[in-house]
Amino acid sequence: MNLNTDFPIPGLSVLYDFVSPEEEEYLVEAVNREEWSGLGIGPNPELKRRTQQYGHLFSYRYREVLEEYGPLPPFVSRLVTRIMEFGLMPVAPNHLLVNEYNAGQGIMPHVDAPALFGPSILSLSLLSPCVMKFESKQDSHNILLPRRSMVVLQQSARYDYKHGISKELVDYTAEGDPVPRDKRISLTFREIIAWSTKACHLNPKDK
Ligand SMILES: O=C(O)CCC(=O)C(=O)O
Ligand SMILES: [Fe+2]
Repeated sequence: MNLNTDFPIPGLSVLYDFVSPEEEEYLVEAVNREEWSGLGIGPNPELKRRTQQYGHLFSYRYREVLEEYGPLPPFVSRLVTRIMEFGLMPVAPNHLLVNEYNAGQGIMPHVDAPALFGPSILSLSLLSPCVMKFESKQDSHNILLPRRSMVVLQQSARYDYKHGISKELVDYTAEGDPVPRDKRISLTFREIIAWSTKACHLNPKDK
């Protein structure tokens, strides 16, 4: 594993080879064994990728915690241990979101609801690399997330920059090299910090 924090965005880290090829295969197989619930999908067509969520059910549309589902599934236990060993989150994640993107699908630029999720957002890329775009009022940066890497968003990367993935079939590195997209599955680990649904009634314009 190899940690890179050398980005022009404070609080952004990428851990390369966070999982081995064997662990990737195991995780993809485990995810595909589950029902793809589609829960939490909002009205925007950009969000119509396949999703699963574990730990808690929340609604993107109203940004409410709707229900507690219990602990995260056993297939991510080793990952959670590793996350805590590396000190990537202040407390263990209690929410896991699995997103599946076909090549050409993406996610609109957004900040994960600050009132709903804690200070560290982690996302593991499986099966395909992608470029994640970070945009603030001042600047924007394209960051390559290789297959099997874990991206960690904290501080400015978490709160001051929107992150998104554009709908491309091919991404380009900063050097201009093409990086074709394949089907990508991401595992996003977060801590839900809001227990009152009232606390999550935010201005819909801020996502
Ligand atoms: O797919 C990813 O890596 C990012 C997903 C994401 O930003 C989100 O679901 O909030
Ligand atoms: Fe996000």
